Amino acid sequence: MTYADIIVDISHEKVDRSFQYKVPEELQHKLQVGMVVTIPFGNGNHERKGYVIGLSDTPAFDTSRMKELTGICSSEETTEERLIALAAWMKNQYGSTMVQALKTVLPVREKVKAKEKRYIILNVSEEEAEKIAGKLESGRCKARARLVRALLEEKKLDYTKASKEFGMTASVLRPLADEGIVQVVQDEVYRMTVDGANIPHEELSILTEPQQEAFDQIQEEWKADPPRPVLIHGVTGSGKTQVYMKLIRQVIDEGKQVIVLVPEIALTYQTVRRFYGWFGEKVSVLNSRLSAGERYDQFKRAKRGEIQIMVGPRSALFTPFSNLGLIIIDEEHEQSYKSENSPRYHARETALYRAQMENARLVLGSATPSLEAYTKAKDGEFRLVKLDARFEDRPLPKVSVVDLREELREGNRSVLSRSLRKAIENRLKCGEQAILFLNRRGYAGFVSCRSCGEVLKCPHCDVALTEHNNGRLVCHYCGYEQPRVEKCPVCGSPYIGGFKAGTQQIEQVLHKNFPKARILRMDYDTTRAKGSYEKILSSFAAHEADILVGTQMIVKGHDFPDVTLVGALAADLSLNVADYRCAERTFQLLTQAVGRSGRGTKPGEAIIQSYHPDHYSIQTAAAQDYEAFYQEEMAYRMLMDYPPAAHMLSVLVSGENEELLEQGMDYLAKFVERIASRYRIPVIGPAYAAVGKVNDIYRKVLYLKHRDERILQDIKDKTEKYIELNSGFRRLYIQFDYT
Ligand SMILES: Nc1ncnc2c1ncn2[C@@H]1O[C@H](COP(=O)(O)OP(=O)(O)OP(=O)(O)O)[C@@H](O)[C@H]1O
Ligand SMILES: [Zn+2]
Ligand SMILES: [Zn+2]
Repeated sequence: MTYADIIVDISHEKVDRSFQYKVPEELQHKLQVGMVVTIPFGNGNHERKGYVIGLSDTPAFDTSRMKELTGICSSEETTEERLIALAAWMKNQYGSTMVQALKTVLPVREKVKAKEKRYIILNVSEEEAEKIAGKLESGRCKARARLVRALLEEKKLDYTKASKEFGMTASVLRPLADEGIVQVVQDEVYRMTVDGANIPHEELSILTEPQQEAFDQIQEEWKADPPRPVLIHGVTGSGKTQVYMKLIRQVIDEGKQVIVLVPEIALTYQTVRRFYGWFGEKVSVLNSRLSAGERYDQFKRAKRGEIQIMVGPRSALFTPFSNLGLIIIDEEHEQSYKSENSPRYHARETALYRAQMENARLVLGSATPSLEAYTKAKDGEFRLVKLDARFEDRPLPKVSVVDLREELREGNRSVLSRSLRKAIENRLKCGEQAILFLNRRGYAGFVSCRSCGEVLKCPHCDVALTEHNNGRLVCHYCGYEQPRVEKCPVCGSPYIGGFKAGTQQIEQVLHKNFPKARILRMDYDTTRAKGSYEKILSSFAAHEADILVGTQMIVKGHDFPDVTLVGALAADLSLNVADYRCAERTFQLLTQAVGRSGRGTKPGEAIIQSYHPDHYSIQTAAAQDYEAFYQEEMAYRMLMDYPPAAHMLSVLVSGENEELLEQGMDYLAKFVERIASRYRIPVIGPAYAAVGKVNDIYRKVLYLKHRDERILQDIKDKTEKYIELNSGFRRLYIQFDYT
């Protein structure tokens, strides 16, 4: 016997309310997840339509009281059915509940529109916040200190989550808010409203010869049956955007619809404007700051056929177009395409599945492709299309690498190396612009030597150890721990500790060195107010400043023709993150940063300051040689069985009660080990997770790596079932991550 879980109204807030029905004998072979069926509903047994969200062989309750569904509704698939099937795939692939998957995929109407999300943010600089947290701790204001610490970690805390997860109360928040240390905001920091009607129409540019060639190759691929996904590997400034636009035009002329995914940070006014300029009212733009209600409205417009192009981050992938022709993923290597919430889906993989299901085409583009995509391109699973030169054959910037250890030996303690200082001076003289980029990704926690650059690493895993509040150094991959060190194990220097220099400090140094220079700073602190992000970018574009200093947010996709110098300060900080992808991230960040230089008619230069000038990610980024980087990095992944050489499954368990968590994790680890041992796969951990040093929420994690995807999927499925059937896990939060 088969039983079907059915929801009656998918546009309702409460999609989690499902009802189980018996499936009549004659429908058992036809019925699939996603299908619309007719059911008798309620006391009057009125016939209603419902969506099948799950099928099983075991009844959830007494079958004598269970009704039977009456029929399958449509023979023709609807958009909803396909999206529900997509949700089912995501649930299986990534491990989550069906409700979580459905809520990710479907535009669920919010009941009360005013129920906007509230967030808590810091209102003081990080340096100050550090001091305040210290003071609060010594003054025994533990709860307040905890909140400040959490903000230092997360930047932006969901109000409800903060109350729920670590018991933040109004009496903890209020004094901090009154003193101006924190601030409560409605989430609309980046929200932009573009009135499409006021933007003048623009013609698409004529493609250059290499761009046309790339376009033709894609056309050729699209004639194949079925066409493979296309990866455009085009160097920075080669004009990938122009190629996308021509493809979009072609597909909408065929009467089909297009989804364009871009990283959130690239959704600037300029990008949005260009899309409206080219395609006018056919476009709608989503961003993650829209309320659920606003997103719902945009999806409704798409469903009604009022728009043909949806531009947006990750979630735009679920736009309910009825005749989807093309999905484009720009900057496909970006981390933001991976969801942090269950189901922890990757937009690239999910787009691939949706495209296959709906006979749509998929185009990925990047100057620094992800190892995943490039490997598929090499294997012939994707079609590789190259753009090897910049627009009009403009040269790529000339790059030099400065050894920071050498600078220190020569007595230069400044954050600016001598050659970078000279280069800035030159630019100021010529009236050209410079970008200084502080690579701070993941700087928190790891421990490095100021004299020689040595970073303390796990002896077993080749990832940096992270300093915990209790002073112990911990490996997040295997659980290895050791006490803090007083001296550098390599050079004996006592100057060993966490890295502190921030963008603000760099701005001050610049003011001191170049009193006449006009400087803009773009980082978390200066972009908090609504519209400030745009203001800084447009001011710099209008050449109202000479130097732009900032964090990663300044290196993504921007096109400033007058910039002829890019300086990467402390280029290798991201090499020390406790993550096997840190070399890839470093290479990508640096190559993208370097790529902002010399995009106009004047040739550009870039200077990379590093403690590891010989590291392959620095060397290959300096040479802007993707292929060389790929070879080195892939060899490492093969050696260590990291993705994409193998697949990786992690199980993250978190909870407020450490004892309970440890207990639960013990049971879980034993179970997973038992299953995994059948396949002779070792289980790594349990170890403390890299994320979440929020004091009262403990998080532990288990890892498994294997080359056969089916085996990991089997372990995941069995573990999910085990968790579901054991009520002991109900007080813990369990999340799967599959790569
Ligand atoms: N065919 C063209 N006609 C006119 N201008 C072009 C053409 N192709 C590229 N350009 C100009 O060259 C610059 C770089 O192009 P674009 O921003 O599309 O490059 P990209 O490949 O997306 O670069 P990145 O990966 O660095 O973001 C832009 O200023 C763009 O306007
Ligand atoms: Zn040292
Ligand atoms: Zn380790």
